[in-house]
Amino acid sequence: MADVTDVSEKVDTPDLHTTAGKLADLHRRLEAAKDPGSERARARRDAKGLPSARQRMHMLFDEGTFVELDQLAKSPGDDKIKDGVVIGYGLVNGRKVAAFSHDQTVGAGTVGEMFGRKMVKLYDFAATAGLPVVGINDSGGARIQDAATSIAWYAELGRHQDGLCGQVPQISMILGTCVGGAVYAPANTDVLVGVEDNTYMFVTGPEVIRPTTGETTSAEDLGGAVKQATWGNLHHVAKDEQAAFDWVKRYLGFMPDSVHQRPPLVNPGIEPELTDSDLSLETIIPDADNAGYDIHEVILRVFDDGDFLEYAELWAPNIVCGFARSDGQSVGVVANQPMHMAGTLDTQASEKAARFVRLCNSFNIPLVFLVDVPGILPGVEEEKIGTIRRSGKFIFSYVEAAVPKVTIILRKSYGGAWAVMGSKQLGADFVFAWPTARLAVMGAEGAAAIIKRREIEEAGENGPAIRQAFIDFYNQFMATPWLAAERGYIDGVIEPKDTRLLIRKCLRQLQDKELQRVPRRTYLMPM
Ligand SMILES: CCC(=O)SCCNC(=O)CCNC(=O)[C@H](O)C(C)(C)COP(=O)(O)OP(=O)(O)OC[C@H]1O[C@@H](n2cnc3c(N)ncnc32)[C@H](O)[C@@H]1OP(=O)(O)O
Repeated sequence: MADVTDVSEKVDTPDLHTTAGKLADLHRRLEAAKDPGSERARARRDAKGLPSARQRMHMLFDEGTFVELDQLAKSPGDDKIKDGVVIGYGLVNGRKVAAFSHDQTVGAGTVGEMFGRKMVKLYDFAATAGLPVVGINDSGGARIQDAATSIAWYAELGRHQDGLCGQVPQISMILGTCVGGAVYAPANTDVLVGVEDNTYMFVTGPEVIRPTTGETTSAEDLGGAVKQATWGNLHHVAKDEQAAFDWVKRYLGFMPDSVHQRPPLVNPGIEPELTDSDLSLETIIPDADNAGYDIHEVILRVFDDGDFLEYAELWAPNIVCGFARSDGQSVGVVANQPMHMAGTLDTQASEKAARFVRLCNSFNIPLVFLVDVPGILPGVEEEKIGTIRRSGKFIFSYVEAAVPKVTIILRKSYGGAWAVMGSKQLGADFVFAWPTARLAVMGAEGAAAIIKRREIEEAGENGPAIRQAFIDFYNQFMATPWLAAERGYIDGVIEPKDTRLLIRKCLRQLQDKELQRVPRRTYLMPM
């Protein structure tokens, strides 16, 4: 029986002298292009219950809005209409978006010439029209048979993708096993989303690693979704594909179409007066300094509607980053999490926050910092992994950010961590503290161990009492918000219940903020 995907097949060729025949010919070609992978590959995909590349596009776009481009693309010398990618545009929650979707059933979604040409067309269209790009990645990377062609097109893609970076939002969904170029390319986008049971990403897979380095590993251990999210390479892990698409749609809701636009305003003006939820902030900080509380409980109360989209929740959970709204406007939230490592800043947390700050700055999203940080994590391991250089990115990113910046200090704000967590002196526009704030070089116990050590040692059995007296004095008179407020290092001390409405007022005041910077060729960020 003739293969219906083979357009070179002459059997049943319609009469091309008639309009009806030409229409029939079009239908036949479109039908052949619909799901053009090999029968074996399609059967494997269906057995796994996975959608096709085009079905995934329909999961992304509002019903009836997807317009496919280059549906009839065909590699030179190939007998069938096919390539490893579907491209097009449509609406997502009524807003224009461009997208591509790798077709795993065509040579494992690898990059050949037409794949490359289609992707360049999509990237250039998105850059010209100013549209976000959603990439649905499911690809084995470079197509081995296409040798130089594949690598040349990968390089070409990298160059064209650069035109989108920091211009339009770029979101990568990793919905399958992605290898080589198929992970390098998404890694250069703004945010990566995977699914629990079908996301694997690595530069080289287990089959290449074994003969090369002698190491035996599994796809799961090497690059499963949760692992990659913990290492900071994926920014959200959804339970399944539908949930992943839902997350992407929410994410797009916080983003502008491009740097030339503002993110959409959503329900501005809600709850303009104090609410019970605001009042409950008055009791949220525990009396004991070392007691933890969940920073999400604060985040949910100081922004609109409790609507918070967390970014990279599995990576460095000692710092919480994500998107919320204040009076309908998108804001980027960076907050220490006392429930993990007491909210201490380590290398990973600094890198996470730096990346998030730059993401917000790129798309004109104001930053709100919520601070409760006991300091920077000390340790041999931290020094070994290059914390000096890697953590430096956070400071640079914060200073570089030209968006409105507001900081609320809830409790601890110690040492270098005080400086980097949105201090006024680093460039915050407004910094307010709660009366529970402790601003100092370090916590009372650490200070006692350093500046009272000799005195405590010499006091013999009176040592512990001297130590405790110092700690009480320090906590009562030094580690407070008052000195910083008296000297203007912060802008004021507020009642916690006023925080939500104050953040709104601050951001309203800053809405036309313009920062003139000296132009430079590149920002020499410590990498
Ligand atoms: C920029 C530089 C780079 O990108 S270098 C990266 C080069 N790529 C790789 O090393 C990936 C090698 N492939 C793999 O690891 C696996 O095939 C992956 C992609 C994980 C898919 O695994 P699995 O779902 O089990 O399918 P499979 O191995 O049976 O492959 C399905 C069909 O696709 C083919 N395929 C796979 N990878 C490539 C490739 N890179 N180039 C060309 N063809 C590829 C397989 O040969 C297989 O074909 P067939 O169905 O047997 O005809």
